[in-house]
Amino acid sequence: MKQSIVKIENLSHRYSRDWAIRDINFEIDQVGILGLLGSNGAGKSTTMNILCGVLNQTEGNVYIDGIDIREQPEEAKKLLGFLPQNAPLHLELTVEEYLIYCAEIRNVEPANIKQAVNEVMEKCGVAHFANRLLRNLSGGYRQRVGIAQAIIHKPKLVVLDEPTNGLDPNQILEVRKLIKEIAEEHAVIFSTHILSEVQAICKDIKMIESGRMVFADTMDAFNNYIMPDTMRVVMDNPPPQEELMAISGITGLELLNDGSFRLRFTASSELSKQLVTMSVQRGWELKEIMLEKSSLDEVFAQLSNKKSR
Ligand SMILES: Nc1ncnc2c1ncn2[C@@H]1O[C@H](COP(=O)(O)OP(=O)(O)OP(=O)(O)O)[C@@H](O)[C@H]1O
Repeated sequence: MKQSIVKIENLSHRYSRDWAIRDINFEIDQVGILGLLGSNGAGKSTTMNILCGVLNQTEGNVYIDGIDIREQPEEAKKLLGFLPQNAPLHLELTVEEYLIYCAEIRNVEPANIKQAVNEVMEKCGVAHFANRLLRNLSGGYRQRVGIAQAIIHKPKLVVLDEPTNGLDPNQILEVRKLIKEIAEEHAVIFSTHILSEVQAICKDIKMIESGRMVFADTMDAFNNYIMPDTMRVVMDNPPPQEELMAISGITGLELLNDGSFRLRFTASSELSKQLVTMSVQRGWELKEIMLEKSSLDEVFAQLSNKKSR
């Protein structure tokens, strides 16, 4: 069996009196995206800063590809690239100058620096801005440069702390696409407080709340474990409620005041497609389908309830 790229054992940290994280354990595979989800202050940055050797843990162990980051920090750090929250970019440098500088501090062989910089600029879609000052880049492009510096030395593990924060919806889609491409060759840890971000791109999920791990499994398992999402449906000629309830995948139904229905459904069902087809076949005159996703607060409340039962 292949060794996991990250192994975290009983990790705990306190800055002063209170524990910021407590007894965190997980392992991750060599490629793919792991989502680290938690609300603000949950302990994500603390976990990632320790994982990347920026902060020394109070208790517990972190191994990067089998190397203990506290005992051999330099060796372990060669294997990882990190985009911290609010990454400190040197705004007075051009994209190319900045990436050359990053390659140098990452000990890329001098003879290979030019090629390494060109490769990451190409991969991250910033080659056409090679000579532009970082201060003159939009947020989305700065973030791409931040990701480029994180992979310049071809690390096995790439850690991205809230990489889509502050971006507009188009930039978010572009950065997500880039992260997916990077995850084909690297293990990626993607931290965010936005549930839909994790649902959009992650294979596995670890959810942290108040410093403790409250859920760890695949994204599919998570989607099945939490209360299924709901869908609001408007039809001009709706069928009797029993007919809707008989559709496989629908687990609950509520008639709303405006005459629309709220349907509760299992995460894996392709209900919207099915409803459109059935509406045409049976003359329900479907006018609107709107997905209603659970918020992070609701998910956390559901997880807490399930645990205390
Ligand atoms: N340098 C610090 N000194 C003291 N307490 C800190 C420090 N950094 C974080 N904390 C506290 O540790 C806890 C975890 O914070 P952390 O930044 O890890 O959470 P987070 O999930 O990354 O949140 P955010 O998304 O807001 O950054 C919080 O209660 C926070 O106030």
